[in-house]
Amino acid sequence: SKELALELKACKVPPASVLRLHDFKFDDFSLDDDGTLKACLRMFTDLDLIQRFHIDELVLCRWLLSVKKNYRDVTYHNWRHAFNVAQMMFVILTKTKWWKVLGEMECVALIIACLCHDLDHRGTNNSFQIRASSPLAQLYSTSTMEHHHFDQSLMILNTSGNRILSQCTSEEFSRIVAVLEEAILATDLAVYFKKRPEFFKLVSSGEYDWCKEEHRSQLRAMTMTACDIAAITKPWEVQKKVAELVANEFFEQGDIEKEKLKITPIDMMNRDKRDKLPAMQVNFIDTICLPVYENLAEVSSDLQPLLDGVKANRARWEALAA
Ligand SMILES: CCCCn1ccc(=O)c2c(N)nc(-c3ccccc3)cc21
Ligand SMILES: [Zn+2]
Repeated sequence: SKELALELKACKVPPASVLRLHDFKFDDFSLDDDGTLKACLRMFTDLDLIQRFHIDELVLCRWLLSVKKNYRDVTYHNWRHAFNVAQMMFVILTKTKWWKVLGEMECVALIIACLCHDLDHRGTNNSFQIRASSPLAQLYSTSTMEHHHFDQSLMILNTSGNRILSQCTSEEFSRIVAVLEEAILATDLAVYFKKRPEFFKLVSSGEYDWCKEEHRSQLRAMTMTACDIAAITKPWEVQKKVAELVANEFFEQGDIEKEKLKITPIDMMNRDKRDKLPAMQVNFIDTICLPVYENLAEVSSDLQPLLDGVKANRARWEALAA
């Protein structure tokens, strides 16, 4: 894929406005594979990351192709999901102007984290790894997949021809990798559940302080979750398609559990219970989604469109659940 990288480097990259990259309602399915790669170049350029970190264009193209190649052809947790998560991070960082407050190293770490956060996903979740005693579960007993995604991210960043951070000082590299690890591990919903009460308390009490590293770290983690599940905020036609992809990947895991592990999958992963999907979506929205978007919209009213989007989808799922 040497010539692929040269081709990507030589191509004309459309402006963000043409690619609709500043749109909260960006259509997850609007770009083909080539378009997603060009969109990544556009996001790195417009966030000024190429200049600030002296990233070599050809190395960036090789790195993007390597990241994309290390996603598997699974139903939901594929390259397109990672790209869509990165696009939402791009919108959030620019709309709220948090790119100014979070810091340049944090921004490049967050974009890399979004693109890499599900690397080499097999379409099965952490509890499946444990129950199947998979090699990954032998390696990491908690946040099994997320540790693997981080491990894969580092491997690619350290692969010759793909070292996009090679011009950083060792202090900068260490800081970026530390933020990268935290951000990828934050996408484990179990970690989100554990950490969110503290963040919500900061927000409700008004004690949230931009200047405290601990508070910024919590905001980065919550923002990763918000981007990871951002499909729930999208216009109904997009949301419905993503929900089907997620449900089908869950059902594929349930099929393996029934056939190979000889266990009855939970309803969420049992295709015999697919009629419960609308009700499960409402529950997913109430327990996982609304809290994070309510709190982020509290921190920055620029994120209100995300909260409005989730509420609109909740109404659609509730109507279907009735
Ligand atoms: C692996 C975690 C995926 C989280 N996720 C991210 C974005 C989404 O849009 C959605 C969605 N629409 N539905 C679900 C879902 C499907 C079946 C049962 C319960 C929840 C999950 C989801
Ligand atoms: Zn994800």
